[in-house]
Amino acid sequence: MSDLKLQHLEKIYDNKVQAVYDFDLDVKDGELIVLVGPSGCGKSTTLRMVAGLEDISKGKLIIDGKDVTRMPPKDRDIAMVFQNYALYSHMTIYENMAFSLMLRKENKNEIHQKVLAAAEILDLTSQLNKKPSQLSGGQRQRVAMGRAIVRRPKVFLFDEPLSNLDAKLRSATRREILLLHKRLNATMLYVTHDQTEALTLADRIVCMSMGHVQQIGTPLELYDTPANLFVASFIGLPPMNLFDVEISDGQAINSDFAVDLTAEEKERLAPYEGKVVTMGVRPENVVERGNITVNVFSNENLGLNTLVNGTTGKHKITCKFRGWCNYKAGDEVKVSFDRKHFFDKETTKAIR
Ligand SMILES: Nc1ncnc2c1ncn2[C@@H]1O[C@H](COP(=O)(O)OP(=O)(O)OP(=O)(O)O)[C@@H](O)[C@H]1O
Repeated sequence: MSDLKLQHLEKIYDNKVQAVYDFDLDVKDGELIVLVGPSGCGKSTTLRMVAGLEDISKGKLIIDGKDVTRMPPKDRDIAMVFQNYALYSHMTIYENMAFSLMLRKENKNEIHQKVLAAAEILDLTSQLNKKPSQLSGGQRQRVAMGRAIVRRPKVFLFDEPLSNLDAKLRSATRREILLLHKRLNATMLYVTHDQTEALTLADRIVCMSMGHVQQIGTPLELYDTPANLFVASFIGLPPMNLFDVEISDGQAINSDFAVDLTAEEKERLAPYEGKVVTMGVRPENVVERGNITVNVFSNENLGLNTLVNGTTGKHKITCKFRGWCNYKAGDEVKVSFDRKHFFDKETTKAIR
């Protein structure tokens, strides 16, 4: 267990592509940090810099108070779990898990104990004599985690470990990773492009776009108080509805509706009087009563909720209503918004 400091890390590849800008983060001992963002945002590059698989162009990496910026991967005391498992097909599960310890020439008896302990944690005890090809995708992913656990590293790194699993197995394995994290109390950095994984796993999320950190915070902070339009649109599913509105006399107005601002919103938006801002409303904050007319074009029952897609005049809107609804294309439903977010149109930053 240990703490990890990424101090102003930057990555400029040989072809002059700058993949990461000023990544600054203190990971606490035992914390699970999820780096999330769309493809190409620089999350894998950041993880690979921590692993030592990419050189760090600028900045410092500190593990347990020690500067490891220029240290080779093997000396960093870090274990990485990849999305393609990277298991040795000719070895048994036991051998796969024992391999790195054998390379380190550890005592055979100790290796045996460590492998058995990891197999127990991961429910792999009965699989130890099998080859990887005889295991399911989920079990192979657990072996990959087992290989990391036996090394008892200071930091665990996960690079999209669930992306090769089907949806059901993905959520089961996600729960296993959470349990594992609690059980080992290990410091973990986890990369994914999937916002659901980030929200459900992380102690804190780092949301990235185009090499820049957009926001660092707890899942609730990113969901409830997104720092800018990018985070607001990326976190939350279905994504937030966005409307251009003019702030005028205590209301947010566009060609299709006028919504009253709360006293707090009026005060916060006072500097924007007469100006156009972006208003964000999460589908779950659209409620089934009010004076805004939605013309329905689809109704999707999810069990606990219903997704209703439609238009308000020329604006598209997605609503997530509680319970089971039976709207049909062409129906009208009256709605209002019980929570709104506002963003500056120029800077895209949240108006706080
Ligand atoms: N070896 C490389 N040489 C040059 N450019 C690279 C290299 N690896 C990545 N890049 C570029 O750096 C940027 C960030 O890539 P990176 O793989 O870190 O993003 P990512 O968020 O992890 O995306 P993905 O989820 O698709 O892997 C991209 O523009 C990518 O094209």
